[in-house]
Amino acid sequence: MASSGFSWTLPDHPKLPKGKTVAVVVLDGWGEANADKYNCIHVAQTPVMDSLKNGAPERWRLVKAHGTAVGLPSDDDMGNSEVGHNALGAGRIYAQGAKLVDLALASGKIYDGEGFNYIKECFDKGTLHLIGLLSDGGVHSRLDQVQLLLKGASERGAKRIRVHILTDGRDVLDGSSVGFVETLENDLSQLREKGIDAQIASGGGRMYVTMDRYENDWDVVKRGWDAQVLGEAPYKFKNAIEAVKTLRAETKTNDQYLPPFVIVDESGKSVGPVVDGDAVVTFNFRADRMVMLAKALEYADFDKFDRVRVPKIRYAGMLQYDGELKLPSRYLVSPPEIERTSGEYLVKNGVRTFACSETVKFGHVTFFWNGNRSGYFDETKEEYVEIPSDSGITFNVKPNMKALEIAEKARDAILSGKFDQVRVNLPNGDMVGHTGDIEATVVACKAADEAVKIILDAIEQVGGIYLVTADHGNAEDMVKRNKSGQPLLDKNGAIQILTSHTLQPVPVAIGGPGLHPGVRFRSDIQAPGLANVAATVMNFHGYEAPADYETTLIEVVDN
Ligand SMILES: O=C(O)[C@@H](CO)OP(=O)(O)O
Ligand SMILES: [Mn+2]
Ligand SMILES: [Mn+2]
Repeated sequence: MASSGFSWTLPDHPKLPKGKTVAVVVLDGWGEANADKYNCIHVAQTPVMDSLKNGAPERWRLVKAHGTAVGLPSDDDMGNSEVGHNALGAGRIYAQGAKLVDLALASGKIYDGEGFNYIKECFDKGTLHLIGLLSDGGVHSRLDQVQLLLKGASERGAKRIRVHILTDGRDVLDGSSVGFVETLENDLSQLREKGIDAQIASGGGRMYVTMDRYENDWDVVKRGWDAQVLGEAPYKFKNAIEAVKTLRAETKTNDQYLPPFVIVDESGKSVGPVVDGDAVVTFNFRADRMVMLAKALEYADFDKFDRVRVPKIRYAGMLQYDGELKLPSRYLVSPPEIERTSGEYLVKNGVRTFACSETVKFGHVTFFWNGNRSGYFDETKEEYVEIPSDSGITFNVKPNMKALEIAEKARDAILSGKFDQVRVNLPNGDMVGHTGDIEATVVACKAADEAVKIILDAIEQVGGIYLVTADHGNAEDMVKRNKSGQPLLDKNGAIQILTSHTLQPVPVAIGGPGLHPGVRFRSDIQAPGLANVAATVMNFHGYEAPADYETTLIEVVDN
């Protein structure tokens, strides 16, 4: 910060000492909900997390993890990892990508910016390609934003538009892809009536095509590249509605895993490969699952897969996805400027930090935690360990994932005495919850609970402090419900499995032998959320949080 008088030095906490080892455990997708058979956390044996609950109200409480409490447009928006970890790490609530794009579209500012003017240069002679997740989930993208962008771009000169869709089924119900494609087709046909050559050109399921993250499996991105850029895919259809319906029925895959397809014309030729002189926009606002494609589209030097043909294009992201890498260099909307995160403050005050997860969540406790910034603040004081995730499987097949390995790494880091903060993300509840497999999710919750035990035992041994929390709900509710909370049935009388996150609050549990006996949760904070955690953790390290941070959850009473 340039303002005069700014200092990275944190004030000492008046009562809490420095030098304690603090474990910060984030259970991904672990919310609090009524106990019934669709609450996998309740069904699973989770003795450790259950015992922490006994600390309520002084050492266990709930905080908000969705909606405006984490910077999303409304309280109807479920939480997600990006906004959750941003809030946990930054200690403040930032208007997040979803909201910033809404504002830019509503004001029309999106069309005045550098990014739009850059791609607009291609409208005369080239094609505008839009690539992204097609749903109203609001986690990575939103269909209504795509609709507005299509309208806005066509009004501003785009004459030929191709949309490359990724079907969802993870943030929305499985099978809902058909309806989203119908809505989009309807808009495109209206554009065609106005003389604009607008079509869907390719597609595929988000988890199988394009939207990998943290470089877990480049084949996913390659499958997308082949369909979107080269116009090649194992399946060819005349239209996208038929494509999605047929592939769901015939390949027995769900929306998340649809194989890649291209739309072809009468002569069997793909209708929309990306060629020299075209413009490309990736319309997801969320970063993690667009970074890999952004690299493939933007980098001249690229060796992750054979791109075969690298068209000379003008590319812009909906947002800039990585502030440190400045990737992509052109974007339509500026991302939230998340600065002065707790990680940076603590490192600058000498707190040695260890962070660990497996690949699929590794960036959550590093990149998202640090305000969408990759890399270390100070290599001499930080160590980030990534445990390779299994790739090419759905995680209901191996619901234990790498929970044990993550916990053992954390345990070793705690016992080594080399670190003051040991931070992990345990992915199980979330990653397995997204598969919609209830039995496997129960196993996943148990595995996460066992991992927590290993970490808390290590904290016990070194006389440290723990804070266990979650980034949003998922595994605690696996069924779509009506307004009064009853499971919704489809026309065949079957329950509708909920693969998405939820609106539920998440627990925060604190304790450990190093925690001052007078520490307890305050009862005077109105509806605290994840952003209140950062100041709390700073307190455990013996510091007070900066004045503009959301307030700490704790107080220290003299006993
Ligand atoms: O898998 C993901 O990309 C999202 C859901 O869309 O989950 P999370 O926010 O937990 O990473
Ligand atoms: Mn998450
Ligand atoms: Mn998730």
